[in-house]
Amino acid sequence: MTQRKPIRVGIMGFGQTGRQIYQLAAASDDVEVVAIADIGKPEILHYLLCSEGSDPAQHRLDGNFLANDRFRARLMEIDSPAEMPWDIFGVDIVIDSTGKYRNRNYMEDHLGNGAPRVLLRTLPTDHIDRIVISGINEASASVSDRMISAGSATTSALALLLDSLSGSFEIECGSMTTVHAFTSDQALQDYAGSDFRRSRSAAKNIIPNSHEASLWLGKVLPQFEGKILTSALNVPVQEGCLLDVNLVMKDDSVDAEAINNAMRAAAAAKPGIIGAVEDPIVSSDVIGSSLSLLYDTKGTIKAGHNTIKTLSWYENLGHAARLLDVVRLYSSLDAQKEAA
Ligand SMILES: NC(=O)c1ccc[n+]([C@@H]2O[C@H](COP(=O)([O-])OP(=O)(O)OC[C@H]3O[C@@H](n4cnc5c(N)ncnc54)[C@H](O)[C@@H]3O)[C@@H](O)[C@H]2O)c1
Repeated sequence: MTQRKPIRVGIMGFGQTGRQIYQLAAASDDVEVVAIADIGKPEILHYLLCSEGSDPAQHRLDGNFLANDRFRARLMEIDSPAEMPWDIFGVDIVIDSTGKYRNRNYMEDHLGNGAPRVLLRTLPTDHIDRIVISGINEASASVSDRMISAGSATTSALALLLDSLSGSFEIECGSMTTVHAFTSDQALQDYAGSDFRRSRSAAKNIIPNSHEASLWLGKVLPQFEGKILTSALNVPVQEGCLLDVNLVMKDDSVDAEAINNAMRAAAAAKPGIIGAVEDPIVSSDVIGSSLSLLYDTKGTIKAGHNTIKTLSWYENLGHAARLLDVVRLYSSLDAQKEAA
């Protein structure tokens, strides 16, 4: 049998997510990062990469290339998809993890510059070919998809929870609040931005924020279209997020233990994506987890006749791992097409 060629990935935006993708690719045997576009200087990007992870010595800066024992990635100081010559690097797919270029026009710029596909690290702002949440709707992916989103870490966690429970129970409606680590678009000190509350210091406030998951959930789980409210509280924690979901169940007889058992079964059915924890953990305990949803069985409570409150944990690393799952999914669709 012929050995499959490694998947050649380009990354735009070498921030937390971009670096996590790079580290996961370096530890893999099937994905190579061949080009990286970022507004940061190569020395600084290399320095940030080395400040994370257990083996900084494996990452070398060779001129404008970031190198490890498996691949070399050309670092390009470029700030716009329209400027990045992906065709030179022969990429199979580009992951846009800037968080800046979320609409079709920018995605078309990536495609126009030679990226056969572009995968957004976050939710889009307009309609694209597909939103793929690993563990839920991989089967909907088509080899013809060009503009794809892997949702967001929060959207994935919520969708996985709802999908797992809706297999056993009827859910009328619900609400989600993510108690979220601060993100790099927040200011450490009070600093005038485009949003009132997000102009306040991330380091010392609980900051209420809207969350877009409700706008896109129906694309992945149509039965929940318009049924789940979503919001966020950004808190002064650097990593580790908590998904607090309240669900109104159709059936009054559902109790906390039945919910816990359904989530334990989901964890057994989707290892590596969903987990269930019985210990009384806190947010720092989830740092380093590459799961997309770690269900907290101690957090399940029933209120009144039919309201169930749940808690689940997740962190950004799980989302970086799911982005690579989606990269592999499309590579396997290409391989099937070639073999046909
Ligand atoms: N990490 C999270 O928990 C989280 C959660 C929700 C949303 N997000 C959003 O997702 C996006 C990516 O997340 P992240 O944590 O990796 O962010 P990050 O800020 O760590 O990384 C973004 C990277 O993109 C680069 N960049 C910014 N503008 C660019 C441009 N015009 N051209 C090229 N590169 C550019 C930055 O230099 C940085 O390296 C951000 O917008 C973030 O707000 C992140």
